[in-house]
Amino acid sequence: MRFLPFAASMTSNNETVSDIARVYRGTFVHSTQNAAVEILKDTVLGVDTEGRIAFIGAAAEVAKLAETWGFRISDVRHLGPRFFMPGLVDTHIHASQYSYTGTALDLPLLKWLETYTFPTEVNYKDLDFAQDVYTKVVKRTLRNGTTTACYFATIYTDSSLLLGEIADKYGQRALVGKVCMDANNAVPLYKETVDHSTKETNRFIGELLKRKYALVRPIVTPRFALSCTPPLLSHLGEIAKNNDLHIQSHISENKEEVALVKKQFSDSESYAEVYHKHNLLTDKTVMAHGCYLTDSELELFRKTGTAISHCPNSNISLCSGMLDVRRVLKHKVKLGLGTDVAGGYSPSMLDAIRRALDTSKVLNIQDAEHKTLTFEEERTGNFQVGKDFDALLINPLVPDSPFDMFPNESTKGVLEKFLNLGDDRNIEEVYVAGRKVIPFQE
Ligand SMILES: Nc1nc2[nH]cnc2c(=O)[nH]1
Ligand SMILES: [Zn+2]
Repeated sequence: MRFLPFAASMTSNNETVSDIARVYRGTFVHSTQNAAVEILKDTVLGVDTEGRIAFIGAAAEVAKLAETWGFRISDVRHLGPRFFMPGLVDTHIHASQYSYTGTALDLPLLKWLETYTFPTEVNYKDLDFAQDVYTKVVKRTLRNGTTTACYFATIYTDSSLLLGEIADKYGQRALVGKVCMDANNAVPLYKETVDHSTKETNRFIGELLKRKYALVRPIVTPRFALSCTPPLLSHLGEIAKNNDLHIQSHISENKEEVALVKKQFSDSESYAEVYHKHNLLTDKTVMAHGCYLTDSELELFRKTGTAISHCPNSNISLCSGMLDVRRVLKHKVKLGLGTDVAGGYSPSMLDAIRRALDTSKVLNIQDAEHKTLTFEEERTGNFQVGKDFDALLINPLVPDSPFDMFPNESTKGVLEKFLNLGDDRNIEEVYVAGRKVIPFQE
């Protein structure tokens, strides 16, 4: 239930304004169009009962804001040494691989899939097994500040629906994908027929939408070109188009994979073209990795509005490759970060931020012309009026903090320490659409 200490109020022209549920006063750090990092000191922010940001303004204006919005100044919560930052978005994570995260990092992609991944994903026919792992991954990622996750589940519809139910229960914003694959020579037990995959995808989408979860939506999920025949890719492109849905998959992660796609889809000009042919590159598509995309493929991504999920931990852990973020940005292709658990061994987006910077530095070591990324360029969301309040309350002074503070630290310095050295101990509270989801409300 939402906390509602303040009554609805009337503006001077007698319009009713939204009910304000909470007002905070202190430091807010976010990204804007003009600045990747903007630090707002002594600021007040109000969240309405719908979980949206109702207002944000200078603390000097608090009396006026209180009058306009009908809250008591004594009810304003002071943040002290803490600061709010926007919630973190994991644009690519395999919930079903969480059970072996932190292990099995000794093989390259294709061998890794057949040795560890497919045999594990078979277990998700069992709903009890799924319940345990999916609960743990949702709780672990929320604790680490992931307010939105773009999940791969498995080929099994019922346990994929269970993942949606668990994300909803704990209040995480999520896109959930029932994985589709009708080709798998390595583990033939773990694949579907085209018909079954198409029917089950429709059932998954219909059932998930019927449940009307506030923050959980289906996403069409062909695993990758090597797991899907052209007829299946074609059906999935159509399903996404007819239902106006998001799409996710993998592309150009590893050299062996790229060579095999070239061989198996010899009538396509490129890997990207394989997906494009089946209407799978859209402005609602997220493709993971993309380490080996050519300039013309990146151009196709830009034209279609397709985004890349950069998963640096996985790229290094599976010795796949290194994405050149500068090149992607030069092509004006949308880019987000992902953990790619369990190819990536950390479920924390703070790790993804660190590995992205490490990768950029390795590229600079190899070629001094490569300009490294900086933490200031790691854009997150922002606290704009009307947006859902997805936020992390960071306390740099928790007693067991993994980093130390010294006199006269600048806020920017504290943010940098948190991003480079902080962890879930510093993330005291997590909000999704205004609801406090950490600490768990069980
Ligand atoms: N990293 C990664 N790449 C893939 N390509 C196809 N499936 C997978 C997967 O599960 N993980
Ligand atoms: Zn992946």
